[in-house]
Amino acid sequence: MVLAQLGGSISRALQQMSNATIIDEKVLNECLNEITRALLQSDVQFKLVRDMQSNIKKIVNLDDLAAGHNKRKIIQQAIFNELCKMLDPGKPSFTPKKGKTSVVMFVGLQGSGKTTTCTKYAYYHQKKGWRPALVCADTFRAGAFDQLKQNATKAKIPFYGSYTESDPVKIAVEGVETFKKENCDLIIVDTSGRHKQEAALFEEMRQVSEATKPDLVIFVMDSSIGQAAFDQAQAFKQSVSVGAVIVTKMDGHAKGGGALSAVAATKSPVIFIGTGEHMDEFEIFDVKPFVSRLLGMGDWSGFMDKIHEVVPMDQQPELLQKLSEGNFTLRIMYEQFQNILKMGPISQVFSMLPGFSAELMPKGREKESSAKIKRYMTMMDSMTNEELDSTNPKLMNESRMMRIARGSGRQVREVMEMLEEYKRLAKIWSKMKGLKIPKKGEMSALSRNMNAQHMSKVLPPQMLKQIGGMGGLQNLMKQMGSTKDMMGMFGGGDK
Ligand SMILES: Nc1nc2c(ncn2[C@@H]2O[C@H](COP(=O)(O)OP(=O)(O)OP(=O)(O)O)[C@@H](O)[C@H]2O)c(=O)[nH]1
Repeated sequence: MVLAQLGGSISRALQQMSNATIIDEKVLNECLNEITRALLQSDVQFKLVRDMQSNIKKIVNLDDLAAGHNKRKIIQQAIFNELCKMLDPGKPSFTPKKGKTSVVMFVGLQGSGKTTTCTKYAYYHQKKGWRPALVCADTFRAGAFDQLKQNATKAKIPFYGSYTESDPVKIAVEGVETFKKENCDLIIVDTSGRHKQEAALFEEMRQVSEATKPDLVIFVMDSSIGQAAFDQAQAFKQSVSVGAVIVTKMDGHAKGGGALSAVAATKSPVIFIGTGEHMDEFEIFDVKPFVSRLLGMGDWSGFMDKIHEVVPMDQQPELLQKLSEGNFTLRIMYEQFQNILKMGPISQVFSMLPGFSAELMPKGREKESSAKIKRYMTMMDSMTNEELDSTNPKLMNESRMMRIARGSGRQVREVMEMLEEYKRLAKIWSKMKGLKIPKKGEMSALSRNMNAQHMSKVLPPQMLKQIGGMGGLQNLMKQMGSTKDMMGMFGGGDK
């Protein structure tokens, strides 16, 4: 992910500046030049980068800073603010309201990921209790309707389209009317992809917009579009009133900087980013946490939200209690696996931690480990309650293993491998035995009872190495202020 590299380059430039004994004009210039280079390499438009550089210079007047001022902090803050300013047009986009009908039209270049993103957007809202519906007004690309239909069916979202009608305006209007009658509160209109050179297609897009009167037009942009982003985004904005941007394929090798340019061109905020081909690989976009992550400063609140999303706080002490008694059972392992899968891509969660980046967890390996977790869970589904709740390692004899293998359609070898994994985790968790457990609602007390020593025992060795050993861990814990959520994170998501 090249955007992570941009973050890395900026962080390094700031670090180098921090290492200098005195921060003078020369050191500041070197740092800014380094950041400028990184932004240009990431395809951010030249003019934006130049403006940012001169703004920072205006804010950070080294001569004016009285002695004793923390210049590094001021410079870092100025860079942070400027990057936020680039990504924040200053006014929020129209936000649909649950229960009240809104029409949202998606536009963008060919292949930018509109159809996929329409479904992700619908699915995201459906999970939150909305009644979304999809309308396929793409009569240009053969197969577009089938694609939308397939996606919508998978997500159980109602859809509208036609194999025979060639007028996108007619389909769009009919679709919107149909779903209005059905009381859908989020009607999403997918349009065909087009380029700024294709005047006729732009006119058609304008007509669809005029006929359906969308409350919000979302410009979908592939993050690999590069320097062309500004001009293309501007062309769309001139034809229809683009109100928000979604940047797709942020998981790929794209440079991602075009997103900054698209915001500038459309004067509209990025509201979501696409991070994969799957339906749930879709993240809400917030400027400050994003820039924070980019600069390696972490997104503490996002991380906490993610943890709280999957592990209700009041369940945590209960589990800790069991663990402190040394009762790590297969059922606990099963529940942990469920939480890991619910948490979504580990690399995503990882990049929210201060000092971490998504680069640490290659995507390929992540998919592999989810598949493994799912395989283990299938085998555990064939276990009896006695087996799941036992703490006696001798219980799992050969005949039980053979039965589980048969029941789950796996090999005995795989059952043995899963039990080995269980033993490994049980051993790790046995080190937590005797840990003083806070009462319900007193989670903060846990951080006082935990120290880096405890943590280092729980972390997988490879991860401990990545953090920078005991020293790195102590620093990280200091930055995080509390360890309770880290336990959940590294121990498997549920403590
Ligand atoms: N890796 C990755 N692939 C994505 C993402 N979003 C979309 N894609 C893929 O991009 C390709 C194009 O997506 P579509 O949704 O068909 O694009 P479209 O803009 O509707 O295409 P047109 O209708 O031809 O304009 C598909 O293979 C998608 O799976 C993303 O966030 N990450």
